[in-house]
Amino acid sequence: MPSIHERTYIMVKPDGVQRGLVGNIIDRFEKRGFKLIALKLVHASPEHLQKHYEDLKDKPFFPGLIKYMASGPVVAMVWQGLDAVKTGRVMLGATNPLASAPGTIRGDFALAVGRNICHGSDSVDNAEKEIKLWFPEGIVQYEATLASWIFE
Ligand SMILES: Nc1ncnc2c1ncn2[C@@H]1O[C@H](COP(=O)(O)OP(=O)(O)OP(=O)(O)O)[C@@H](O)[C@H]1O
Repeated sequence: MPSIHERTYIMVKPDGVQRGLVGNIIDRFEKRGFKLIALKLVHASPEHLQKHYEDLKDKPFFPGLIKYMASGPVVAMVWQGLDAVKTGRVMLGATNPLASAPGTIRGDFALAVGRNICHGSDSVDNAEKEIKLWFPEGIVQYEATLASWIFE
């Protein structure tokens, strides 16, 4: 049974920031009913990004991925709500935008796997790891007054 308290780490990558897609991406998560519990604009160092993507360090595209992710600021966010990790990934679309359905973020805005606009955690465990990595200062606690209109 998915939890309404599940949290996911969502990040607008440098291409999404440069292309002015931050507002649209936030809007989709807000309108879907997720609660924003952390948000910041950060120009991450290659070392920090290597930690974020450490599972991919042996992939041939790893150096290019780190260069792309360090090329400008990203918007780091934590969203909370029912089945946030899986639903967040569905909203992002497939890793390769050419395989992403229209209506998803990548399916609406991207064409190339190396410029795919956004990141979303792929498991609850990884979400918690990524939240610690990007928000060591912790997240904001507050009551979302709309909750009873979104959840039974
Ligand atoms: N073949 C590739 N060529 C170039 N970049 C790639 C390739 N495969 C993956 N990437 C980049 O590495 C990122 C991480 O790949 P991963 O396989 O973890 O996909 P993902 O979990 O959908 O993406 P993300 O972790 O960014 O949400 C991709 O989002 C993409 O930016």
